[in-house]
Amino acid sequence: MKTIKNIIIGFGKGGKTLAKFLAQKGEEVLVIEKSNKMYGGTCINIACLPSKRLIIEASNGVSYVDAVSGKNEMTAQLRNKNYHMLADEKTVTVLDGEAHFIADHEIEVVLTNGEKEQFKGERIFINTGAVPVMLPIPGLKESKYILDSTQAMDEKKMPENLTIIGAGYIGLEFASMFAKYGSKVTVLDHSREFLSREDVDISQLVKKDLEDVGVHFELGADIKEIIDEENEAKVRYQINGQEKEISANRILAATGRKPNIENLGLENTSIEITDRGAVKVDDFLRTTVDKVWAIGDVKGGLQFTYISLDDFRIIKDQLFGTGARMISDRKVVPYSVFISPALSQVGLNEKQAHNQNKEYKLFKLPVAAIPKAKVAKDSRGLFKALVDPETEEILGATLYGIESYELINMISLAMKAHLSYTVLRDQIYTHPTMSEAFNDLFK
Ligand SMILES: Cc1cc2nc3c(=O)[nH]c(=O)nc-3n(C[C@H](O)[C@H](O)[C@H](O)COP(=O)(O)OP(=O)(O)OC[C@H]3O[C@@H](n4cnc5c(N)ncnc54)[C@H](O)[C@@H]3O)c2cc1C
Ligand SMILES: NC(=O)c1ccc[n+]([C@@H]2O[C@H](COP(=O)([O-])OP(=O)(O)OC[C@H]3O[C@@H](n4cnc5c(N)ncnc54)[C@H](O)[C@@H]3O)[C@@H](O)[C@H]2O)c1
Repeated sequence: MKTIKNIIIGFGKGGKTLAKFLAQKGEEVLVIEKSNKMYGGTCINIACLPSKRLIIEASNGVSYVDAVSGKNEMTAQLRNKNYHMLADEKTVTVLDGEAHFIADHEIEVVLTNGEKEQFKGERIFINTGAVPVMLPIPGLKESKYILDSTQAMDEKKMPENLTIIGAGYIGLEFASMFAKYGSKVTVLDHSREFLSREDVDISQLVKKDLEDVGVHFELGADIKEIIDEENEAKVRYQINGQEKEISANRILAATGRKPNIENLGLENTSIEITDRGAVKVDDFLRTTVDKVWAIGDVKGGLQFTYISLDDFRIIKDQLFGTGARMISDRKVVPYSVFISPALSQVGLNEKQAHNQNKEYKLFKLPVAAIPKAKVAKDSRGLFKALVDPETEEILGATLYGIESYELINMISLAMKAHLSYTVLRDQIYTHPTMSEAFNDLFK
């Protein structure tokens, strides 16, 4: 059995960045990827980038079919670039096959041609991502009308009548997008409260804006059954004890993604898993086996590409730096939901501040008051920020409005640098831009 210095299982964000870095240090790396359609990982092939391309094209008035074809060209280019980024390195081998552990530091790879190869890894990094949760609703798995997010971005025809199960990130982004392409969209969620983490003024605005573009919500829905018929499926559900039914020619299952540990052979090792089915890691991403780490979605917790990238920074610091960097350093992690307009958040909102009995000064600005929003002909939304009355530091912000996915990073930086909110208030910004809204938001 050949011994390799570094084995990375899965071509994910953190893993590929680590592979490149190790190669630049002259180290031997074996990257194993089970699908030649996934070089570069989930984000560039089937998630962030293709979905955002389709979202932007919907706003540009491009048809769904043309947008899918342009998206496929983009992902093919990115895949090729990602493959060569690693495969062209002298010390890196990219192996096409599915890896599983046969012992703590030994893995077997089932190659695409069915042959098997075994390797011993001095260091092993698990970066196998996450897979969609398919709920045990009778008829769901069997239904020929069911799509996951990957399939929903590859349909040959725009779904005329789309039912989405789940009003989370994927559910809302796809609802907003498909409504723009012209689909009739209904979203079912078992939670009674829409966007329950957000402040009510924000969640109500978001819901109304989605309803205004034709998205229909059924909240508090207990889905009982999916029944396939000749040209459509019937989704049977209950709300407040009342039986309901909806027909759809496509159903998108968007009820979360779970760490991808299936078929990884962890039972052949001392690598432990958490109650929630993730690879168990400590604050330094170390699994319960020495010199085996887990990176990205497979380790549980927040599922974002930028978290997987930050996981790389933790590993890099351990291998070549001080070793001080850890997960618990991440105090300020922003997120954006790419609906139209975008919803972005960082730190505390009012709801969370109340729950923590935290005192705060509230700043609010309707997006309609921002000149750039008028210029861009989209004045929907509301900006909110919470400030610590004693330290003047920003405790958090919720920005619902166009370009908020850019603005939130500025707030995040100010929080991380412990700046007073007055710095953002008194900054000279270019005009007309959305960022100049901070002059007024923090007044
Ligand atoms: C539709 C959608 C939209 C999203 N949008 C965003 C967004 O806008 N912004 C954002 O930050 N995040 C977004 N996410 C989340 C983001 O895509 C993930 O958090 C991120 O891609 C996880 O990366 P990773 O490093 O964990 O691994 P991944 O990129 O998931 O890579 C795992 C790789 O491992 C391979 N693999 C799995 N098992 C094996 C095995 N046994 N052997 C060999 N190879 C294996 C897989 O084929 C895959 O290529 C989105 C997700 C989805 C589904
Ligand atoms: N913009 C982004 O950063 C972005 C975009 C898309 C996805 N993602 C990542 O992908 C992950 C997965 O996204 P997701 O939308 O699948 O998960 P999610 O956790 O965001 O949302 C799942 C939704 O499904 C609902 N649900 C669960 N069980 C249900 C049931 N039995 N019946 C009806 N509804 C039910 C939940 O109430 C929730 O609203 C996210 O956690 C996110 O980290 C990020």
